[in-house]
Amino acid sequence: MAASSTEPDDTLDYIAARLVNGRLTGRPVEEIVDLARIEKAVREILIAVGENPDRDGLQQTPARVARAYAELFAGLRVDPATVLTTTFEANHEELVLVRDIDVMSLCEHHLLPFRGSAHIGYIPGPDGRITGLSKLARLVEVYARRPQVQERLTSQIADLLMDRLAPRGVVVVLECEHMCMAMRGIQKSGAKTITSAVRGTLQRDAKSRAEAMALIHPR
Ligand SMILES: Nc1nc2c(ncn2[C@@H]2O[C@H](COP(=O)(O)OP(=O)(O)OP(=O)(O)O)[C@@H](O)[C@H]2O)c(=O)[nH]1
Ligand SMILES: [Zn+2]
Repeated sequence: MAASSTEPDDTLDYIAARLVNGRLTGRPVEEIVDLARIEKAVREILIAVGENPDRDGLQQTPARVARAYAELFAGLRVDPATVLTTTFEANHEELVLVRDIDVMSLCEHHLLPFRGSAHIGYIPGPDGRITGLSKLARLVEVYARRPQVQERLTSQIADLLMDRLAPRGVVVVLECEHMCMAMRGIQKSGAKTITSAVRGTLQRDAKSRAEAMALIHPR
């Protein structure tokens, strides 16, 4: 049953967060993006490329694309800091690394997908404060569900972790394939772009950085 709009948790951020987690069922996406405006624009695009938007298979397409964009760009409506509100004392002062987090985003130049993996590591601060492992993956989701460039996506994750968790250091590595390089333009499929953002002690200390990189890419 759909929840009533008077529920206290029925805020824009809450709805967007549920979208980001891929669990939205029967919730109003109208508030995430301007669905009607996207529909109108997609209809225009279909006409402009020489299609007939009124033919059978395409009639619902503008509305479908609008709903898809609500999911793909839901991250624009989520404050990433809300992802890292739960932290724990663990007295762990060494590297914590989550590898191979699935990343799917849209490049802001062509609005075509790029996809690959994120590897996120941090060394907790002197207080040994850690966060839930899933929160690192949630952070990727919030920033990836926006028009992006891979470099910014990488550094935004690193900077937010430094800011909210106050760790000794952070390393974020992303490896992605960009459809704008595969399906069009230069048409080189399989090319991987690797970006990294290294902060704090992991930036200053070559030995710890090498250790983290060896765990990200074990040989
Ligand atoms: N640095 C960076 N570039 C990206 C990313 N995603 C797409 N691009 C690039 O953005 C560039 C846009 O270049 P433009 O010359 O303005 O656009 P274009 O004529 O479509 O470029 P081509 O792809 O070379 O045909 C292209 O070189 C893309 O490969 C990204 O995440 N980071
Ligand atoms: Zn692109």
